[in-house]
Formats: sequence, C-alpha cells, structure tokens
Amino acid sequence: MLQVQNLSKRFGGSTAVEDLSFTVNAGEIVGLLGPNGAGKTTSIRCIASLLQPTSGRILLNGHDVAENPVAAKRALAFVPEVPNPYEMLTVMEHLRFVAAAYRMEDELKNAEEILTRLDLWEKRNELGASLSKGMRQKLACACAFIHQAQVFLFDEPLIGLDPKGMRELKSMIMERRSQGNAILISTHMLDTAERLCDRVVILNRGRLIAEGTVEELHQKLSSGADVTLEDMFLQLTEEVPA
Ligand SMILES: Nc1ncnc2c1ncn2[C@@H]1O[C@H](COP(=O)(O)OP(=O)(O)OP(=O)(O)O)[C@@H](O)[C@H]1O
Repeated sequence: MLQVQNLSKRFGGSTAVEDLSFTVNAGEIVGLLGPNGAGKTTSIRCIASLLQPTSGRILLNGHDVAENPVAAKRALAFVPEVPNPYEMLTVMEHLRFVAAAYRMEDELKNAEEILTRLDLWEKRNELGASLSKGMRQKLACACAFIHQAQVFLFDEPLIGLDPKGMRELKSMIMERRSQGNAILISTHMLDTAERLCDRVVILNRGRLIAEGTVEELHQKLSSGADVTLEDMFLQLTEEVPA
C-alpha cells in the first residue's frame, strides 16, 4: 500500500534522509520513530509530496507519486505535525471542502459521527481561526477520516490532544486498520507506539537503524520480554556512532 524505496533528501549540503526503504502493508499500523532531527517529518513530507525527494521512489496504492501524482494523492490522507486550518472556513466547511476536492460528497454523511467522536460537532459552525491547538489537531484528523483514503500518514498526531481525544483517535486509527488501510504514524510516544503499532521503523541521523515488530527487536537485541520498546529505542539510537 505504501512503499518507500531508497528515499534520500538533502537540504543544500546536509542530508536529512539517506537511502530509506520500508513498506506499510494493508491492514497495518507502522510507527516511524527516531530522536529529534532523525528525518521523520522530512520522510513524511516527501511521502505527502510536500517535499521533492532528492532521489528514490514512493508508491501509494501502487501509484508512483512522481509519475502519477493525482492517483497517488487520491489514495492518501495526511495529518501534518502543525495543522493550519483555513481561518475563514468553519469546521463543517473544512469537511465539505475536502469532500469536494476528492469528489466524495457522499462521505459527508459520516461528518456528524466523525465530528462527534472528536468532540467537534458542537463547534461545527465555528471558524478555523477560533479553534484551540487541540481542536485544530482534531479538525485535521476529521478531514483525514472524511475521505476514503487507503494510506494514512500521521505526523505526531497525539501531541496536544486531551486524554479522551487521544483515546478516540487511537480507536479511529485501529478501525481504519481493520478496514484494511495502511497507516504510518510518526511519534515520540513509545509506550503508545508499543501498544498501537504492528511494526516500527527506527531512524537515526536520516538512516534506518532498525525495523520490525517489538518481538523482532527483542530477538535482534537478545533482550528479555520485560525490556520495553523505550529501552530498546534508547539502546539502538545511542549505539550508532556519530
Ligand atoms: N527545510 C529544511 N531546510 C534545511 N534542513 C532541514 C529542513 N527541514 C529539515 N531539515 C533538517 O533535516 C533533518 C531532519 O529533520 P526532520 O524535521 O525530518 O526530523 P524529525 O525526525 O521529524 O525531528 P523531530 O522529532 O524533532 O520533529 C534535521 O537535521 C533538520 O534540521
């Protein structure tokens, strides 16, 4: 569903992502982990076509993003790290706008349920400019869930959400997994990643340093079952020479 093949991204003389390859299959949640500056957001922005890769290939639902951008983007829903709603559109108008852009007006029948679950139904007539940080995050998630994407990209989706919002968003993400969607989530919340993700991809200094299920990481590091993903993450990211 999502294939990242030999992705590299350089900014001037510095390399943010180097020869990164991984796959997110249908019905799978993959966590994209790494310390600050590891290249998570750069990778996600390349997948979402907001940055042009220096080299490499990205396929969304079988469509090459560079060769067939419209079909590729049609398969994708993206929630950025810092959502920027349109100041002069209401919450409901954002959903109408997304549904119209993707020619999926029928999907608006789900708007009340999605907005209610994210505690935004009461705010449906309020302007983007008036929303709090957490509400903006929830609106970006609502816009992602309104259309029938096959691949979901979330960049730090839980930051700024209240506990109920976090729980609801995790449930909505798991529902999408059970519907066969491919989901990539960048996060620093390793306890959440351990519970939510089927596999993790760990980056450090732009390179993939480990990939697999938590059990596979245990085998790689010969660690006991009492060792957490956080312990393994710290061991792996501190091992890498400068
Ligand atoms: N527009 C840019 N111009 C130059 N360098 C950039 C740009 N965007 C990112 N970088 C650099 O690329 C590297 C990777 O940054 P990126 O934002 O992808 O990391 P990250 O893993 O998402 O970090 P964080 O956890 O702090 O959000 C960093 O060294 C960063 O300074």
